[in-house]
Amino acid sequence: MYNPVKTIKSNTIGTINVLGLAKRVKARVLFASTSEIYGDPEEHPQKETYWGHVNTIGPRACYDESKRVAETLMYAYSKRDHIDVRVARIFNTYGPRMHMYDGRVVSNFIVQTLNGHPLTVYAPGNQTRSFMYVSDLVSGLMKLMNSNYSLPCNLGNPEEHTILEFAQLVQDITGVKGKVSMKKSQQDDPHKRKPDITVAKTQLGWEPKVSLRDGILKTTAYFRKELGLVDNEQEQ
Ligand SMILES: O=c1ccn([C@@H]2O[C@H](COP(=O)(O)OP(=O)(O)O[C@H]3OC[C@@H](O)[C@H](O)[C@H]3O)[C@@H](O)[C@H]2O)c(=O)[nH]1
Repeated sequence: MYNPVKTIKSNTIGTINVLGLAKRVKARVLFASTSEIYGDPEEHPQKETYWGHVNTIGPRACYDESKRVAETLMYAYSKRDHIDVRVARIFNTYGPRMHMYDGRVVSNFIVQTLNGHPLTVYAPGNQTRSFMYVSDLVSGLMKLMNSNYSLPCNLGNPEEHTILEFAQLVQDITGVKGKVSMKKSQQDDPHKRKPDITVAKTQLGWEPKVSLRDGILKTTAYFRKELGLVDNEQEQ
């Protein structure tokens, strides 16, 4: 995390400010929570009823714990001040307009591939993630906001891949063959992650529609443009 204290302040003080405003204007509040609240999960796939497994003093704690307390704030205000709340637990999401250098695996692998650089895989490489395309997330958030469901709801794509598989997939989809450079493992990196989306399916009638292949193709096209790898003729 670039600035752990600012991360904690935004998630806690920011949430308190929004809830205070919502109380005054009687607004419904949507909180963008995260799969990170499950930490390095011991239950797989993760259901909303799972309480999580987070190291309170590790390098990810500023994010995980402040998102957890923000969820607590949502339900405390809801109970005390009758604020109407919605809590989406968002799993790894990607798509056009994500920041090229935000350090996440999807942007890193695509940009590294397009630049002809080795793909940096953090050891061991068999850790898993489940990637959701941004338009699926948007439709899920809209359905949640328009529903009567006020408990936490997972939004994610249950298609799960190891990071090494994902590196291969990016190369297959982009048609650019690169090398993998194995880097040291990251402390407290969750070993596996996959959402159980039964609640979203039954309560919202929602499930993801965009395949990983189509999503990565669209995201790659975006990054090609951003990197100036598309000439004007191709663009038209
Ligand atoms: O260059 C890289 C980047 C990442 N990785 C690995 O790829 C996996 C995914 O890493 P990312 O940084 O993209 O995403 P993470 O799953 O760690 O966290 C993410 O998930 C939930 C959201 O709420 C967070 O905002 C987001 O950062 C990790 O195992 C990481 O170690 C690499 O192997 N190489």
